[in-house]
Amino acid sequence: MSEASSKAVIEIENLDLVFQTADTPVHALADIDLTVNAGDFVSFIGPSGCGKTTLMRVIADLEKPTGGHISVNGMTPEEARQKRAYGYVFQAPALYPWRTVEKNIRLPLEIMGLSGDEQKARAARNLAMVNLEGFEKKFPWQLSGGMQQRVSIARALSVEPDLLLMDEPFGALDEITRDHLNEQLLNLWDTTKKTVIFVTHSIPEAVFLSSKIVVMSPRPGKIIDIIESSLPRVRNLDIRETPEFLEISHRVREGLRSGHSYDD
Ligand SMILES: Nc1ncnc2c1ncn2[C@@H]1O[C@H](COP(=O)(O)OP(=O)(O)OP(=O)(O)O)[C@@H](O)[C@H]1O
Repeated sequence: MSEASSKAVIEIENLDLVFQTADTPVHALADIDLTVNAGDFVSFIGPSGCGKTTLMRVIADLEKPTGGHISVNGMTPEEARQKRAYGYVFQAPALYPWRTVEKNIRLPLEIMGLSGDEQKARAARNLAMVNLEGFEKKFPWQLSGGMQQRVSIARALSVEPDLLLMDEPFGALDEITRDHLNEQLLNLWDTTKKTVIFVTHSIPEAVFLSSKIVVMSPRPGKIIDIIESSLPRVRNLDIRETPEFLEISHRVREGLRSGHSYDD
């Protein structure tokens, strides 16, 4: 195996997905080719309905493709799911209101059958990762939306996956909170060296966070551009004022414009 292929975490070739609905079939993904390497931060960006979530769900084995090939860590998505190869962060925090922050994080670890001590240690370690030390005994409803989303990131991290799948995790938050969480997430990515796949509608968010930006267009959902970012891995928000940042943003916008139809 070559060095390049040994570093590939996700390999997708010629992938297709058609949803059979009561009336007409929906061609959600067409001819998708994509390689994600270990340590990449990959964003999927595109208008509503272009298949971002569906593609992420295929990687997570929550949807089955109708054609083509996909491997996750060299396995089928189903095997990867069974081996807990990834953590998944949803659009809404999806925390149980009757469980404390710590108990929410421990839930997947209980299911995995880890000892109580190990569960406690992992909860503490991952809460520290998202700067929420000391919040173990709070209930979700006592926290702000941004803090709740950080708890759900800590929960996804606690199963210690190398791959983190994040479906528009900060979409519902105000801009300042979102900026702050973007910086924290980038720090976390840099220190843990995880591979991240991130769905967003926001051009600045995609450009700020990513090492690779996948621009998609709808009907059928396909990839129209893949941009390898030239920005340094360690960045802070000031980078958004630089010519390099604006140049990449411009290319993303051009891609989105070329794939956009104003008929809807
Ligand atoms: N279970 C399903 N059954 C039928 N059609 C579906 C199903 N899930 C998604 N679709 C359709 O597939 C297409 C892609 O949807 P998807 O949710 O992946 O898009 P998206 O880019 O993530 O959109 P958004 O940004 O609005 O979340 C859309 O036309 C959607 O209506």
